[in-house]
Amino acid sequence: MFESVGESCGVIALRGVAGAAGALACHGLVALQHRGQESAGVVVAGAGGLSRQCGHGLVQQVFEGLTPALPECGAALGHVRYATAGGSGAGNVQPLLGQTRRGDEFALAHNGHLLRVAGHDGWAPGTGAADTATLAAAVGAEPGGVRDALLAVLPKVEGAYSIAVLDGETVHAARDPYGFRPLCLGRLAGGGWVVASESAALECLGARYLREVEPGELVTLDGHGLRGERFAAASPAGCVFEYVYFARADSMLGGVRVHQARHAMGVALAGEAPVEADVVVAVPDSGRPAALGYASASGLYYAEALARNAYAGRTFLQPSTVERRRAVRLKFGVLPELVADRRVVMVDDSLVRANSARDLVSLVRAAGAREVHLRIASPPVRWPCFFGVDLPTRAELAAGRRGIREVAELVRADSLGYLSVEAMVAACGPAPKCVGCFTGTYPTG
Ligand SMILES: O=P(O)(O)OC[C@H]1O[C@H](OP(=O)(O)OP(=O)(O)O)[C@H](O)[C@@H]1O
Ligand SMILES: NC(=O)CC[C@H](N)C(=O)O
Ligand code: SF4
Ligand SMILES: [Mg+2]
Repeated sequence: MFESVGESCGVIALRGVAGAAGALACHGLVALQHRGQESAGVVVAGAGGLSRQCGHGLVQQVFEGLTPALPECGAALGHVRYATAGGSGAGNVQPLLGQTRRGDEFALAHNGHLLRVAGHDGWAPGTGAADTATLAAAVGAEPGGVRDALLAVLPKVEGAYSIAVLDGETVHAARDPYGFRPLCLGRLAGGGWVVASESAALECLGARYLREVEPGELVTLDGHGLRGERFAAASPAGCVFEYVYFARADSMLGGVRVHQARHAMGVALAGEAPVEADVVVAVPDSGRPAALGYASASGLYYAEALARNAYAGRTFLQPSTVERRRAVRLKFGVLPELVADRRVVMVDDSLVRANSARDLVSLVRAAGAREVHLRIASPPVRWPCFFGVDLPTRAELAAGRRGIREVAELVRADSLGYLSVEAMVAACGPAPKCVGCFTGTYPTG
């Protein structure tokens, strides 16, 4: 019934934990569940080597009581997946296990999307094979230890990757030279280390945020502490869509609180796309901070007129008629008394296939709204993504080949306004960003 949203996977790794690293990894994965809802896995490292438990579904379905059936260990690696390559088959569920030629075991968890691993022909886009498996095979083909293997292989990898690797009780973490996907480091209260896709997972574990893994950096966490080394020059271009939609509002990205960036996008949107109206209505969840920003800057009354079912997950809805209508009713309810006979500005963070907007405009209209003006706190998505976000082909994107007026007609809004690329980028802080899906110009050239 649902078509999954194109999330970006989540990774977590811990070391130096007093015995319950697997359970902590499970808790961290729940905090990252919004990044992948297809499968979940945890690997722990103990005296007997690496042990893995994984399966399809949400973290709480795969790990009953959030307690993995794995040995008590001091180091663990976890992953929640949304497939961008190779489908969702059991063989592609992460973390993946491997060993180098001399027999050093490792487990690897990846967020991103690889285009090529030079010298390794096992995977090519469109073949149905998973990109991460090729990376694991390339590391496994190296003769020495895992750190040396990563230093040898990563410079040959093209594409987006934030990875965490368990190598016995040692944890390695690395980001591609553009830093498309996030990855940060923290210190556990008891003295251990944690690596996570987002800082919200550190907060959940009571860990102190230290810093991000730098683009082009390999970090090693072992008995000697933390060591960072560069395997490639950095050309920072973090994904702006992380700020717009993917990341949790309470995470820090590039020194900026995601909620604050979304709020600033809403403030700027009110300036760039004002409208005569009576009430601002947010599309929950991710549209809320921008709607609050729009309301505060416009002086319009803010109303939580759309209630979102917390159990419905993060999903784009199928474009097929009957099921889509049923699905949107499952996910959203409307409070008619807040919109009846009013001119409504409905604010969402993004519009991709326009499935949500199409249904929500008619839902709010059916509840008695006099006018429904749609405001999107990011620019039109016109181009696909090659770096780990499942943004479809131009033909599937509502704004792929349509002008703004045509998109407004498609969703039957009285008016439609988007945020400019410049204002979106300005809201996300000073670090350079990838804006490829909005402009068609990608940082990789
Ligand atoms: O134009 P569309 O193809 O409908 O996609 C855009 C919508 O999808 C996302 O919401 P989602 O329900 O995935 O997550 P959320 O609950 O975090 O907002 C996003 O926040 C928009 O609401
Ligand atoms: N969303 C992701 O980060 C996916 C990671 C990897 N490309 C996979 O398909 O498994
Ligand atoms: S193309 Fe878009 S979604 Fe992909 S990395 Fe760049 S900004 Fe993010
Ligand atoms: Mg949404």
